[in-house]
Amino acid sequence: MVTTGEGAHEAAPPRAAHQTASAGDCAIVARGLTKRFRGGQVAVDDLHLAVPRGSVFGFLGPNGSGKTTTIRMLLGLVQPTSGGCDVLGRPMPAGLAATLPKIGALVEGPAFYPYLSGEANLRRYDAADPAADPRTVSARVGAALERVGLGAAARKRYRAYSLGMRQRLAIAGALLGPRELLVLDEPTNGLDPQGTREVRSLIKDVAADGTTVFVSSHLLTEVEHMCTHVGVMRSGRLVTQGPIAGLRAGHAPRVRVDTPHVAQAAAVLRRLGLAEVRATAEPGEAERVTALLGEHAPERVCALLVTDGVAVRGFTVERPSLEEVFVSLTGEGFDVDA
Ligand SMILES: Nc1ncnc2c1ncn2[C@@H]1O[C@H](COP(=O)(O)OP(=O)(O)OP(=O)(O)O)[C@@H](O)[C@H]1O
Repeated sequence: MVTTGEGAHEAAPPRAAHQTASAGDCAIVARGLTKRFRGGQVAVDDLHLAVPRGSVFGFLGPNGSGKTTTIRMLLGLVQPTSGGCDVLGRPMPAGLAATLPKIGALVEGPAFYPYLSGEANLRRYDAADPAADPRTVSARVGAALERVGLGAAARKRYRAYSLGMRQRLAIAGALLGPRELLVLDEPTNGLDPQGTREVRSLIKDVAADGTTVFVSSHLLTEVEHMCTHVGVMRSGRLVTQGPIAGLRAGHAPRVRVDTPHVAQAAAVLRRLGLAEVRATAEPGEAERVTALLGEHAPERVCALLVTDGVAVRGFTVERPSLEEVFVSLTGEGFDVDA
């Protein structure tokens, strides 16, 4: 049921990533998905997306970059201007009726009654789904509440729920049945740190059961902590997509040597065959040499420097953070605070 109140490798081009993914292995495939609103605003521009089955796919981008519009198109809530998408192997929106029961989605929050319990709210919510069998509502609601860890608080009034509990109840609404795909649009927006932790942990649990999770966020750390894959949006366009590990691995580690003997250290590194050797010994600056580590064992590099008489004050292998990788890809940063 869709809940709505009225979400590679080094610089792999988005289109190439889509082309290499087999559609059968993907829960979501978008081909040239584009949305131009009346007035000419292009919210989503030629989006090619491949979301592998079983992944937790972080759909990352700053506010206004087109995440919600994309999610609405994927769920058949908004008609694309051009392009198309398959969700769980069926084209949308033509395959909506067959696909929707297998999708749990949270796009904006459902409105819950504050004076009703979590359980009573979910019963009302379930009743709004024409495909749900009323004879089995108790089992469905009970299972969903247990799934999100609200079994013990089922009879508590909604208004007494914490922010995290409220959001978990909203996710329970999306899990009122076995789902192959869970789509969450900014599920931790507005939550306190405790609520954020609860929701993240719930998402990991749902994914561990084999459900593909597509989750949008404007927070880099969120995606880094929860997701196996990421797609990065900027101004309506997909900048990159792929496995998070691959994205980071594509950006090579550098070795940094702090030493007063910069010229000698640089010579040793060059002799060893390290690439991009850069020495810094300007007055007032730290005296250091950096280079790409490549396939070299850092302990061997360090030992050879010392053997050669270089006074090594510090030796570090620096791997770029995900934020640095994204900045290098997009030319801008993201919010990193949760
Ligand atoms: N119904 C609409 N009519 C006109 N423009 C719209 C409409 N919906 C969204 N937009 C515009 O499209 C762009 C993308 O919006 P969208 O909500 O998809 O981005 P988002 O990444 O989800 O951002 P946020 O996290 O702030 O919701 C924005 O510039 C927004 O103002």
